[in-house]
Parts: sequence; structure tokens; C-alpha cells
Amino acid sequence: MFTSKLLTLVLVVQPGRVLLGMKKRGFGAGKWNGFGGKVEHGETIEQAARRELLEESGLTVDTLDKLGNIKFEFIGETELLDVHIFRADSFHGEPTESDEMRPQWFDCDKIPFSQMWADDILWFPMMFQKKKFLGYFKFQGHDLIVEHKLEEVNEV
Ligand SMILES: CCc1c(NC)nc(N)nc1N1CCCCC1
Repeated sequence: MFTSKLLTLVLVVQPGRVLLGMKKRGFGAGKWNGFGGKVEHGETIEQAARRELLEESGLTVDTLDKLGNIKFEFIGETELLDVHIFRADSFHGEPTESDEMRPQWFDCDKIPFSQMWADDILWFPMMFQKKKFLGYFKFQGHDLIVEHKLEEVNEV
């Protein structure tokens, strides 16, 4: 029986480049990723995405496009991680290092997938094409995908 934990992930995209953050501590430390985290009681998923983006990068956004939802199982753990993925194409502010994240722009053809979660290389192309997607990934440890499903959908 799995419980699930709601999480958010925001990718800020500009023509030819994407903003990623180096996670400095905690879950996923040492990996580049979008900005996100837990959905707290009393906030919507989108409110949580905006809050985490501001806390971790110093940026606010007008429009968040909901593009994906991926559920992650880690073998041996009973909690599914239910990640809601958003894209923003414009923002306000300057990317600023936080306790959690060190932001850096990457050209879209130079994304450091070897230093990111192993699923990213599979769904980033859909995110860049603004395709909506649903996914499920089963991990053994933090680096090995033993099973996955990923499909384009009309509604997330
Ligand atoms: C669920 C773990 C995860 C993951 N795969 C395993 N891949 C990416 N890109 N982000 C992840 N999150 C994003 C939300 C905050 C936690 C880490």
C-alpha cells in the first residue's frame, strides 16, 4: 500500500537556454534540477510551485504552464513521489543562490544530464516541445531506472 507525497518542479526556459539549480543539501544533493519541493497543507500545487521557485531561485513568474506529472517509486520505500512539473517562459527578478540551490543557465544542447536524475533525459525533450506528459518511474537506489512508462497526453 503506497501513500504519496505531492511535490513540484519548475523549469524556467528562455530561447535556447534553461535555468537549473545545483541542489546543495538534502534529497538529490549534488544534482542539477529544476526548482521545487513539497506541497504544504493549505496551498495548491501551483501555489507551492511558485513558493518553492521563489525560495530556491529568487524568481517570480506570471504564468506557469502545467506540462507533466510523474510518479516515482523507489524500491523498498512505501511512499510514491508525485511530482507536478511546470514550465515558465518568462520571469521577474535575478536568479539568486539560496541555501538549497545554486542557479545556472544552461544552453539547451549542453544540459548536464549525467549530473541530473536519470529520468530527466527522457522527459526534457517533451518539456522543451511543450508537450503534456504522464510518467511513472521505478528506481532501484537513486541512479537505476528498472521500469518506466512515459506518454504524451492531452490533459495533465
Ligand atoms: C522525485 C525525484 C525527482 C526525480 N527523479 C527521481 N527527477 C527529477 N527531475 N526531480 C525529482 N524531484 C523533483 C521534486 C523535488 C524532489 C526531486
